[in-house]
Amino acid sequence: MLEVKQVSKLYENQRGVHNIDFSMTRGEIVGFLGPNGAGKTTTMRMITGYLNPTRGSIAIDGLPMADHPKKARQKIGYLPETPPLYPEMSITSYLKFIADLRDIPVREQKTRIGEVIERLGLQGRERQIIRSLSKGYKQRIGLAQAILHGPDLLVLDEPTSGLDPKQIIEIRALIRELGENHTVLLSTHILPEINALCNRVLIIHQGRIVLDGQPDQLANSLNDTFEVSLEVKGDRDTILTELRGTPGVTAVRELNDAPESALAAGIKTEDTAVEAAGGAEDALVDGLGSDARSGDTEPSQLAAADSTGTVKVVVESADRQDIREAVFYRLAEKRLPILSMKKESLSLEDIFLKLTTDERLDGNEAADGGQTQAGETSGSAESAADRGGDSHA
Ligand SMILES: Nc1ncnc2c1ncn2[C@@H]1O[C@H](COP(=O)(O)OP(=O)(O)OP(=O)(O)O)[C@@H](O)[C@H]1O
Repeated sequence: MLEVKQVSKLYENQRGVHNIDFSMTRGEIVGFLGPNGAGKTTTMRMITGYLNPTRGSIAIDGLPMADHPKKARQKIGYLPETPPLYPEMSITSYLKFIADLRDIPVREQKTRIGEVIERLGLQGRERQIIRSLSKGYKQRIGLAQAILHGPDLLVLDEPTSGLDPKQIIEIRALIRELGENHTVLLSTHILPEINALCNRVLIIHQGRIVLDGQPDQLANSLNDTFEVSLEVKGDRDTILTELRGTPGVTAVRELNDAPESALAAGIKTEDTAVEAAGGAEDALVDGLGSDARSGDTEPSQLAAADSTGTVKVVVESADRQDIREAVFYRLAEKRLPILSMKKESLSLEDIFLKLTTDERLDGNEAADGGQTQAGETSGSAESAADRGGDSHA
């Protein structure tokens, strides 16, 4: 459906994106995730034909965008970050205007506009002036103009940005519905959006794709260790000694009951996940940026077994070796009952922070011609695009 091959965009002397390479098959809903200035909008504007790549090629359904921009764009519906609306128009007159722009035959326009209005829940407001509508409704009109010509691929740039929580839920539900018969690429920097909508995620950082995979499989690709959290009943020292002596175990960390400690150790257990909201991000950044996951916890940080005689620990192995059975038999042999055992994995938040706070990338960029740091020139973005005259619009 979409082939993006080795695409780079250089803005004057500054890199927008570098060697972006991915494809999408029909029916996928792909989340394009990245911090501000990572290159999401640049990539989407190239895919939709509004910006020419400096290098590389883009094809929609086998049609190269560079050779057949008009035909290729017929297959794409685009909702830019700011929907291209005319506030003085009514919904119907605006959609009629878009239908003309999209060369939809006049005899089909009424039916198509009616279908789209119904699909996006705009019935009863057809004659309302766009200016008088809420942001959520404006976003629906933005989606309506994107699907009016019946495209296969929808490209949505931060479709829920600036909406209130109720509107976010409504727009997500609409996107989910549209995903039933469209292929969708949507950019966001909101992590829950990926879990709520997408079956695949691309993470972009400093103009490069740093990860591509299914949200629930990403943890494995980033983490060589296998971690299991346990609650075991019995004498603390004996438990720790037995676990350290279990074949395959490379580290044992005792968990403090306080949520901050678990987070600082980079681990989110079921117990701590809910309470982790306040200050959790900072703790996660600290935890992921340090050696906290390597199992180097100081003895002084360790908590004693609680008053009921149970110990909570995280046990690690290398090379993703599954140590659950070995741990089970070892503790059973020593008559140390396991009250709970859970395989830990990195959350999408962990993965995102790990990838987008990776110092090594900055070094690569510097060696590779020096990319300007994200956000530094965002104020000049539009004017530079205009000056560059790249747009096919
Ligand atoms: N027209 C432009 N001229 C010069 N530099 C630009 C232009 N557009 C974007 N950039 C730069 O290219 C890089 C990628 O920007 P882009 O807008 O694509 O990122 P983004 O991931 O969409 O960010 P955001 O989430 O803030 O919208 C940034 O460093 C930005 O400053």
